[in-house]
Amino acid sequence: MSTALPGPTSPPSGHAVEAALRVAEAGGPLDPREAEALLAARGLCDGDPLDRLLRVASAVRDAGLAAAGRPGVVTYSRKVFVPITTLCRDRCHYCTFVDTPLQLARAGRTPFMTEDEVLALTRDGAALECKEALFTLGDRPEARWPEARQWLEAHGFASTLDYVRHLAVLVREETGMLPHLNPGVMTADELADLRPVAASMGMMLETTSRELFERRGAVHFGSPDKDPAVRLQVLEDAGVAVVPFTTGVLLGIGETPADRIESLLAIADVARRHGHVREVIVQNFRAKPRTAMRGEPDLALQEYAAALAVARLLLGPDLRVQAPPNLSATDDDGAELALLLRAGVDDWGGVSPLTPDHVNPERPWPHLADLARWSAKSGFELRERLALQPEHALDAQRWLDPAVAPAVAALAGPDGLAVQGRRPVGLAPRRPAA
Ligand SMILES: O=c1nc2n(C[C@H](O)[C@H](O)[C@H](O)CO)c3cc(O)ccc3cc-2c(=O)[nH]1
Ligand SMILES: C[C@H]1O[C@@H](n2cnc3c(N)ncnc32)[C@H](O)[C@@H]1O
Ligand code: MET
Ligand code: SF4
Repeated sequence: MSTALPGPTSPPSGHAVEAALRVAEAGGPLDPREAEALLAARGLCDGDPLDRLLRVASAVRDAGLAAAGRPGVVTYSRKVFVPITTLCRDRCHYCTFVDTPLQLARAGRTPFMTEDEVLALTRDGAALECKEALFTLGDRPEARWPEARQWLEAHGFASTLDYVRHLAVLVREETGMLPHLNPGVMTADELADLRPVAASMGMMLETTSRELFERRGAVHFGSPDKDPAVRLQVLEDAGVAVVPFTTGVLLGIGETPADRIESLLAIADVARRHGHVREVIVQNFRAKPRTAMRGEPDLALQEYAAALAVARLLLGPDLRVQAPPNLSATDDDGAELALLLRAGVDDWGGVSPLTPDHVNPERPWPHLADLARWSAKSGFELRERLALQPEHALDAQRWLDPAVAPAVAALAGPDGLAVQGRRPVGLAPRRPAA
């Protein structure tokens, strides 16, 4: 028989999209099938399915910002990117961040940034009013590379995370900047050890797809830290440890629409139970740079907008949905960013006036003046936030260790956002006792 029934990979029918849109427009909760149908919404003309979806997503976002006391505000964090090591035990196929010890040696680089390098970089950042030090690095390189083990041992550190801890203390004490730690998988013990030295931490869930981890040749095959069960456990442990936490999904790495929904629902669930996740990154991976296009945004962009809008609906009004502004085209005077705002985005994440995005080095940051202007064109005021969301900053008793709370308080305004223009300062040098 040749009558093919719609399989799990068939695109949803126009009817399914329409039915799901009606549920969304009525403010009803979406079941996973309906959410998946909405991922296929397309068309940006008035009344087209995607246009209708974006309207609902905008309304949910607007209600959340109003409830948070900052209607019409889109935030960013002024940061310095500190790539402590590009050695990693994993082999994610999309990653251009990693190096091998041989590549490092040929480039005359050490396996880890030295204390002096980290301090020079963060001092420059502090002088430019950057308030976040983003520590992003390869996962547990000592488990794979003798060069990493030897360097750590020679410098007196038990592990990469032990060195991260040391550097986070140094940076906070010397510059007053707030560490955000993004070192990959952490155990419950490691989370507890690192909590007193960080304003916040993060780790992208990426995807819940087991297939992408287990199938030979798939993007996460051979990357033990990308086992979805392990990553879900980190999100859970971070909640139990009361750590302000950033996570998110990476789109376009071979996951199915159903995987996208499952991943977003897993994040929504852990965030609801613990309250530690208040910002969710929806990051678009595109293997090939899009051909430059004027006018009508192309389908890949519409697919991304639909995913952002569905993320907004599944995560609800109280979480910030973050899209990195450097991963969209900005040659068209911010038209793509305007579309992301229509899709329910309310946070641009970290933006640096000093360092490149080492994960996406070919994508420069927009100038902050441009980002502010483009946001304003969509009716949004761009405001600087700290490395953690205002709700966490304002409830320091619960969310911050006493060792790091004063550094946050020194940079936060009464609304929990950053005091714009304030320069972080380190601790005064200790005076000898009289
Ligand atoms: O510049 C970047 N910042 C990244 N950030 C940092 C982000 O830009 C902000 O610093 C945080 O949102 C601060 O709250 C991440 C943070 C995480 O916790 C998890 C993943 C990322 C990913 C990136 C990234 O690819 N590039
Ligand atoms: C720091 C985070 O950046 C994301 N990441 C890693 N490589 C890429 C890439 N080429 N493009 C976009 N995002 C990427 C992953 O989600 C990782 O967890
Ligand atoms: C450069 S990737 C970001 C940190 C970590 N290696 C991870 O993949 O989660
Ligand atoms: S774990 Fe992070 S650094 Fe390592 S290969 Fe994967 S994305 Fe790159």
